[in-house]
Amino acid sequence: MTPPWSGIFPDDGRPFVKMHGLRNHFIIIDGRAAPYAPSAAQIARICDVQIGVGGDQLLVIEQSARADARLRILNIDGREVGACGNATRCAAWLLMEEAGTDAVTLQTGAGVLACTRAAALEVSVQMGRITHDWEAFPLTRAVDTADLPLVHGPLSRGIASWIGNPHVTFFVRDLPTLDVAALARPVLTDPLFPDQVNVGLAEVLGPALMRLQVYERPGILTGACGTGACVAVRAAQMRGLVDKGPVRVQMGAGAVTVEIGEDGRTLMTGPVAYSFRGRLPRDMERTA
Ligand SMILES: N[C@H](CCC[C@H](N)C(=O)O)C(=O)O
Repeated sequence: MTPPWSGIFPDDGRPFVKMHGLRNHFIIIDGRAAPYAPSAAQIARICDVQIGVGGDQLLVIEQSARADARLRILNIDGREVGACGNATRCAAWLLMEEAGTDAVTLQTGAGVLACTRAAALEVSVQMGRITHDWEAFPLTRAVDTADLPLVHGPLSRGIASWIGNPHVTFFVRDLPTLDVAALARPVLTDPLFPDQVNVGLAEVLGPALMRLQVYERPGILTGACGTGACVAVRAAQMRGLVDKGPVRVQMGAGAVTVEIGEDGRTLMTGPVAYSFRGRLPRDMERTA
Protein backbone atom coordinates (compact mmCIF):
# COMPACT_ATOMS: atom_id res chain seq x y z
CA MET A 1 0.00 0.00 0.00
CA THR A 2 1.53 3.31 -1.05
CA PRO A 3 1.10 5.86 1.73
CA PRO A 4 -1.15 8.76 0.68
CA TRP A 5 0.45 12.15 0.16
CA SER A 6 3.91 10.62 -0.21
CA GLY A 7 4.56 13.09 -3.00
CA ILE A 8 3.78 16.03 -0.74
CA PHE A 9 5.76 14.74 2.23
CA PRO A 10 8.70 12.71 0.91
CA ASP A 11 9.22 9.81 3.29
CA ASP A 12 12.97 9.67 2.91
CA GLY A 13 13.83 11.34 6.24
CA ARG A 14 15.50 9.66 9.19
CA PRO A 15 13.53 6.59 10.38
CA PHE A 16 12.47 6.54 14.03
CA VAL A 17 10.65 4.23 16.40
CA LYS A 18 8.45 5.59 19.18
CA MET A 19 8.32 3.49 22.36
CA HIS A 20 7.42 4.07 25.97
CA GLY A 21 8.02 2.57 29.37
CA LEU A 22 5.02 3.27 31.59
CA ARG A 23 4.20 6.40 29.53
CA ASN A 24 7.77 7.76 29.77
CA HIS A 25 8.01 8.16 25.99
CA PHE A 26 10.95 8.13 23.62
CA ILE A 27 11.88 8.68 20.00
CA ILE A 28 14.55 6.12 19.14
CA ILE A 29 16.92 6.68 16.22
CA ASP A 30 19.52 4.33 14.82
CA GLY A 31 22.78 6.21 14.47
CA ARG A 32 24.98 3.15 13.94
CA ALA A 33 25.35 3.32 10.16
CA ALA A 34 24.77 7.04 9.67
CA PRO A 35 25.58 9.10 12.79
CA TYR A 36 22.77 11.36 14.02
CA ALA A 37 23.67 14.55 15.89
CA PRO A 38 20.72 16.95 15.82
CA SER A 39 20.96 20.49 17.17
CA ALA A 40 19.25 21.47 20.42
CA ALA A 41 16.52 23.25 18.41
CA GLN A 42 15.90 20.14 16.32
CA ILE A 43 15.74 17.93 19.43
CA ALA A 44 13.24 20.32 21.02
CA ARG A 45 11.06 20.25 17.92
CA ILE A 46 11.15 16.44 17.51
CA CYS A 47 10.26 15.95 21.21
CA ASP A 48 7.44 18.50 21.15
CA VAL A 49 4.21 16.51 21.11
CA GLN A 50 2.30 19.30 19.38
CA ILE A 51 4.62 20.00 16.46
CA GLY A 52 6.86 16.93 16.40
CA VAL A 53 6.77 13.24 17.24
CA GLY A 54 6.57 13.87 20.98
CA GLY A 55 8.83 12.41 23.61
CA ASP A 56 10.40 12.96 27.02
CA GLN A 57 13.81 12.10 25.60
CA LEU A 58 15.39 11.48 22.21
CA LEU A 59 17.52 8.33 22.10
CA VAL A 60 20.29 7.68 19.61
CA ILE A 61 21.75 4.18 19.30
CA GLU A 62 25.38 4.18 18.23
CA GLN A 63 28.17 1.70 17.76
CA SER A 64 30.22 0.86 20.84
CA ALA A 65 33.63 -0.70 21.30
CA ARG A 66 32.69 -1.75 24.85
CA ALA A 67 29.15 -3.07 24.50
CA ASP A 68 26.66 -4.30 21.89
CA ALA A 69 25.66 -0.67 21.37
CA ARG A 70 25.92 2.76 22.89
CA LEU A 71 22.78 4.54 24.06
CA ARG A 72 22.87 8.32 23.95
CA ILE A 73 20.09 9.96 25.95
CA LEU A 74 19.13 13.52 25.03
CA ASN A 75 16.78 15.63 27.14
CA ILE A 76 14.24 17.85 25.37
CA ASP A 77 16.55 20.85 25.77
CA GLY A 78 19.33 19.02 23.92
CA ARG A 79 21.41 18.18 26.98
CA GLU A 80 22.92 14.70 26.95
CA VAL A 81 22.32 12.85 30.22
CA GLY A 82 24.01 9.80 31.70
CA ALA A 83 21.11 7.51 32.48
CA CYS A 84 17.46 6.73 31.88
CA GLY A 85 16.00 3.48 33.15
CA ASN A 86 12.87 3.37 31.01
CA ALA A 87 14.84 4.32 27.89
CA THR A 88 17.38 1.59 28.58
CA ARG A 89 14.64 -1.03 28.75
CA CYS A 90 13.07 0.20 25.48
CA ALA A 91 16.37 0.39 23.57
CA ALA A 92 17.45 -3.00 24.93
CA TRP A 93 14.18 -4.61 23.85
CA LEU A 94 14.55 -3.18 20.35
CA LEU A 95 18.11 -4.46 20.01
CA MET A 96 17.18 -7.90 21.38
CA GLU A 97 14.32 -8.14 18.87
CA GLU A 98 16.68 -7.08 16.09
CA ALA A 99 19.32 -9.66 17.00
CA GLY A 100 16.89 -12.39 18.08
CA THR A 101 18.59 -12.68 21.47
CA ASP A 102 17.51 -12.48 25.11
CA ALA A 103 20.42 -10.35 26.33
CA VAL A 104 22.19 -7.21 25.26
CA THR A 105 24.74 -4.81 26.74
CA LEU A 106 24.37 -1.04 26.42
CA GLN A 107 27.05 1.56 27.03
CA THR A 108 25.64 4.61 28.83
CA GLY A 109 26.97 7.37 31.04
CA ALA A 110 26.36 5.00 33.95
CA GLY A 111 28.73 2.39 32.43
CA VAL A 112 27.98 -0.75 30.45
CA LEU A 113 24.54 -2.01 31.50
CA ALA A 114 23.56 -5.67 31.10
CA CYS A 115 19.96 -6.07 29.94
CA THR A 116 17.93 -9.27 29.67
CA ARG A 117 14.49 -10.24 28.49
CA ALA A 118 12.29 -10.96 31.52
CA ALA A 119 9.07 -11.65 29.54
CA ALA A 120 7.70 -10.87 26.07
CA LEU A 121 7.44 -7.13 26.72
CA GLU A 122 9.45 -6.89 29.90
CA VAL A 123 13.15 -6.16 30.36
CA SER A 124 15.54 -6.35 33.33
CA VAL A 125 18.48 -3.97 33.49
CA GLN A 126 21.46 -4.19 35.79
CA MET A 127 21.60 -0.45 36.47
CA GLY A 128 24.93 -0.41 38.31
CA ARG A 129 25.67 0.99 41.74
CA ILE A 130 23.89 3.89 43.37
CA THR A 131 26.20 6.34 45.12
CA HIS A 132 25.60 9.28 47.42
CA ASP A 133 28.95 10.97 46.89
CA TRP A 134 28.27 14.72 46.79
CA GLU A 135 31.14 15.31 44.35
CA ALA A 136 29.55 13.00 41.77
CA PHE A 137 26.46 15.16 41.29
CA PRO A 138 28.04 17.71 41.55
CA LEU A 139 26.68 19.74 44.46
CA THR A 140 27.89 23.28 45.07
CA ARG A 141 28.95 22.42 48.62
CA ALA A 142 29.65 19.39 50.79
CA VAL A 143 26.44 18.35 52.55
CA ASP A 144 24.99 15.19 54.09
CA THR A 145 23.43 13.61 51.00
CA ALA A 146 21.51 11.14 53.21
CA ASP A 147 19.69 14.06 54.85
CA LEU A 148 19.89 17.19 52.73
CA PRO A 149 19.79 20.58 54.46
CA LEU A 150 17.06 21.70 52.07
CA VAL A 151 13.48 22.71 52.82
CA HIS A 152 11.05 23.68 50.07
CA GLY A 153 7.53 23.96 51.42
CA PRO A 154 6.52 20.56 52.77
CA LEU A 155 9.56 18.86 51.20
CA SER A 156 12.46 18.23 53.56
CA ARG A 157 14.98 15.55 54.59
CA GLY A 158 15.66 14.64 50.96
CA ILE A 159 18.16 11.95 50.00
CA ALA A 160 20.48 12.69 47.06
CA SER A 161 21.55 9.72 44.93
CA TRP A 162 23.52 9.20 41.75
CA ILE A 163 22.82 6.36 39.31
CA GLY A 164 24.46 7.85 36.23
CA ASN A 165 22.24 10.90 36.69
CA PRO A 166 21.41 12.95 39.78
CA HIS A 167 18.26 12.53 41.84
CA VAL A 168 16.75 13.76 45.07
CA THR A 169 14.04 11.68 46.73
CA PHE A 170 11.57 13.09 49.26
CA PHE A 171 9.08 10.97 51.18
CA VAL A 172 5.54 12.31 51.22
CA ARG A 173 2.01 11.28 52.20
CA ASP A 174 -1.05 11.16 49.90
CA LEU A 175 1.03 11.51 46.73
CA PRO A 176 -2.00 11.46 44.34
CA THR A 177 -3.35 14.63 45.96
CA LEU A 178 -0.12 16.61 45.53
CA ASP A 179 0.82 19.05 42.77
CA VAL A 180 4.16 17.36 42.17
CA ALA A 181 5.47 19.81 39.56
CA ALA A 182 4.73 22.85 41.71
CA LEU A 183 6.34 21.31 44.78
CA ALA A 184 9.40 19.96 42.96
CA ARG A 185 10.19 22.92 40.71
CA PRO A 186 12.08 24.97 43.34
CA VAL A 187 14.17 21.89 44.21
CA LEU A 188 15.12 21.26 40.57
CA THR A 189 16.50 24.78 40.31
CA ASP A 190 17.97 25.04 43.83
CA PRO A 191 21.53 26.46 43.68
CA LEU A 192 22.77 23.37 45.54
CA PHE A 193 22.50 21.57 42.16
CA PRO A 194 24.50 23.43 39.50
CA ASP A 195 23.39 20.90 36.84
CA GLN A 196 19.81 20.78 38.17
CA VAL A 197 18.43 17.54 39.59
CA ASN A 198 15.61 15.05 38.99
CA VAL A 199 13.16 15.30 41.89
CA GLY A 200 11.21 12.26 43.08
CA LEU A 201 8.27 12.35 45.48
CA ALA A 202 7.80 8.88 46.93
CA GLU A 203 5.22 7.36 49.23
CA VAL A 204 5.75 4.07 51.03
CA LEU A 205 2.62 1.91 50.84
CA GLY A 206 3.93 -1.29 52.41
CA PRO A 207 7.13 -3.20 53.21
CA ALA A 208 7.68 -3.95 49.50
CA LEU A 209 5.48 -1.36 47.78
CA MET A 210 5.90 2.30 47.00
CA ARG A 211 4.48 4.85 44.63
CA LEU A 212 6.47 7.57 42.94
CA GLN A 213 6.24 10.57 40.69
CA VAL A 214 9.30 12.33 39.30
CA TYR A 215 9.72 15.88 38.10
CA GLU A 216 12.62 15.49 35.73
CA ARG A 217 15.26 17.80 34.33
CA PRO A 218 14.84 20.15 32.53
CA GLY A 219 11.40 20.64 34.13
CA ILE A 220 8.93 17.99 32.95
CA LEU A 221 6.59 15.74 34.86
CA THR A 222 7.03 12.32 33.28
CA GLY A 223 4.72 9.32 33.38
CA ALA A 224 7.43 7.27 35.03
CA CYS A 225 11.14 7.31 35.82
CA GLY A 226 13.19 4.12 36.03
CA THR A 227 16.31 5.63 37.58
CA GLY A 228 14.06 7.58 39.96
CA ALA A 229 12.44 4.31 41.04
CA CYS A 230 15.84 2.72 41.75
CA VAL A 231 17.04 5.60 43.93
CA ALA A 232 13.65 5.86 45.69
CA VAL A 233 13.92 2.21 46.77
CA ARG A 234 17.49 2.77 47.88
CA ALA A 235 16.45 5.87 49.86
CA ALA A 236 13.54 4.00 51.49
CA GLN A 237 15.88 1.17 52.48
CA MET A 238 18.38 3.65 53.96
CA ARG A 239 15.57 5.04 56.13
CA GLY A 240 14.34 1.54 57.06
CA LEU A 241 10.96 2.21 55.43
CA VAL A 242 10.87 -0.89 53.19
CA ASP A 243 12.35 -4.40 53.23
CA LYS A 244 15.71 -5.27 51.71
CA GLY A 245 14.13 -7.58 49.12
CA PRO A 246 12.55 -6.62 45.78
CA VAL A 247 10.27 -3.56 45.98
CA ARG A 248 7.47 -2.69 43.51
CA VAL A 249 7.33 0.96 42.57
CA GLN A 250 3.99 2.09 41.15
CA MET A 251 4.11 5.02 38.75
CA GLY A 252 0.67 5.76 37.38
CA ALA A 253 0.59 3.55 34.31
CA GLY A 254 2.09 0.52 36.07
CA ALA A 255 5.10 -0.52 38.08
CA VAL A 256 8.73 -1.54 37.98
CA THR A 257 10.43 -3.90 40.41
CA VAL A 258 13.74 -2.84 41.96
CA GLU A 259 16.12 -5.17 43.74
CA ILE A 260 19.27 -3.85 45.35
CA GLY A 261 21.93 -6.42 46.16
CA GLU A 262 24.26 -6.54 49.17
CA ASP A 263 26.95 -4.97 46.99
CA GLY A 264 24.65 -2.07 46.08
CA ARG A 265 24.11 -3.24 42.50
CA THR A 266 20.60 -2.41 41.35
CA LEU A 267 18.38 -4.57 39.15
CA MET A 268 15.31 -2.94 37.62
CA THR A 269 12.60 -4.89 35.79
CA GLY A 270 9.67 -3.36 33.97
CA PRO A 271 7.55 -3.20 30.83
CA VAL A 272 8.21 -1.70 27.42
CA ALA A 273 5.68 -0.81 24.74
CA TYR A 274 5.81 0.03 21.05
CA SER A 275 3.83 3.08 19.95
CA PHE A 276 4.53 3.63 16.25
CA ARG A 277 7.27 4.28 13.75
CA GLY A 278 7.81 6.75 10.97
CA ARG A 279 10.29 9.13 9.43
CA LEU A 280 11.40 12.54 10.60
CA PRO A 281 11.13 15.45 8.19
CA ARG A 282 14.27 15.97 6.11
CA ASP A 283 15.12 19.22 7.86
CA MET A 284 15.70 17.37 11.15
CA GLU A 285 19.27 16.59 10.01
CA ARG A 286 21.98 18.99 11.15
CA THR A 287 23.37 20.79 8.15
CA ALA A 288 26.19 22.92 9.59
N1 LIG B 1 13.00 9.04 32.77
C1 LIG B 1 14.34 8.53 32.90
C2 LIG B 1 15.29 9.48 33.56
C3 LIG B 1 15.67 10.64 32.69
C4 LIG B 1 16.53 11.58 33.46
C5 LIG B 1 16.80 12.86 32.76
N2 LIG B 1 15.61 13.69 32.74
C6 LIG B 1 17.95 13.61 33.43
O1 LIG B 1 18.02 14.83 33.26
O2 LIG B 1 18.80 13.00 34.12
C7 LIG B 1 14.32 7.18 33.59
O3 LIG B 1 13.41 6.39 33.31
O4 LIG B 1 15.21 6.87 34.36
